Amino acid sequence: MKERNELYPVFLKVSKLNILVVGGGNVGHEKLHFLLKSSPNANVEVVAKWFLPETEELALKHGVKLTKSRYKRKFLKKRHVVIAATNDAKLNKRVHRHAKKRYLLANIADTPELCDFYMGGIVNKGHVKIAISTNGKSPTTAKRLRQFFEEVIPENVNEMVENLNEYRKTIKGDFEAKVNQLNSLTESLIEKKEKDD
Ligand SMILES: C[C@@]1(CC(=O)O)C2=NC(=C\c3[nH]c(c(CCC(=O)O)c3CC(=O)O)Cc3[nH]c(c(CC(=O)O)c3CCC(=O)O)/C=C3\N/C(=C\2)[C@@H](CCC(=O)O)[C@]3(C)CC(=O)O)/[C@H]1CCC(=O)O
Ligand SMILES: NC(=O)c1ccc[n+]([C@@H]2O[C@H](COP(=O)([O-])OP(=O)(O)OC[C@H]3O[C@@H](n4cnc5c(N)ncnc54)[C@H](O)[C@@H]3O)[C@@H](O)[C@H]2O)c1
Repeated sequence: MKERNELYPVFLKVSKLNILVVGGGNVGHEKLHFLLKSSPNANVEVVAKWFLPETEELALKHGVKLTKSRYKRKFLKKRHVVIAATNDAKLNKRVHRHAKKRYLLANIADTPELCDFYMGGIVNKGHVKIAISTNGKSPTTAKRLRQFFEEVIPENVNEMVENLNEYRKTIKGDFEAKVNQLNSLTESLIEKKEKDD
């Protein structure tokens, strides 16, 4: 059988999780930038020997703590997630090893085989969020798809979500009746329905 993407996407409430990023150079900055673009209130700290000026600026804007230090194992204390993005491959592996001992979720940037999860391309329109992964095969494709969907998904998709949210609060009856009403109201949005799911 052809290989397929078996990753399971979840939408993390990163303002409730403690995230550590190790490394504040180009890659560390990019990971932090996309994390905060999607989740401006993410609870994140970055530890690195030095930081790019743009990382300092971004951190200030989002209240992200920057700790200028060499990585030490103790930085993993009380974290849920760690993202390692230093230019020292051995160190990135060490961070991974330490994370595994503590059962932390780890993303070793640019090193798919050491990742428990991948960062994805993310499209955001109000309440609607779409995450894209190419199974780690082509981040460039994930980026281009993100840009494509940002273009084609109408801005007013959020209005629909908000209107339906208001409407669903007003529906009386049991769960089945609710589902039926919401489904019939939105049926016209898809031209062809192969089967209900
Ligand atoms: C989506 C995005 C999210 C983010 O970063 O938050 C993301 N990479 C992005 C961009 C990007 N990264 C790279 C390029 C250069 C061109 C290229 O290689 O294609 C570009 C494009 C560019 O910058 O234009 C370099 C690169 N990245 C990885 C490797 C290693 C390898 O492939 O082996 C190398 C080669 C390093 C080297 O050459 O040494 C690995 C990973 N990068 C992932 C995510 C995960 C898989 C996601 C998926 O399943 O698709 C994964 C597996 C792990 C991870 O890092 O989480 C973000 C786009 C955000 C956006 O724009 O929306
Ligand atoms: N820059 C890119 O776009 C790019 C593209 C592909 C692959 N890579 C690879 O990704 C890795 C990271 O690249 P980069 O451009 O972000 O590197 P970089 O040199 O810009 O940044 C490295 C960061 O790691 C930190 N660091 C190094 N040793 C540390 C330690 N002991 N404790 C704490 N922090 C430490 C530095 O302080 C710095 O913040 C490299 O291995 C590089 O080859 C980079």
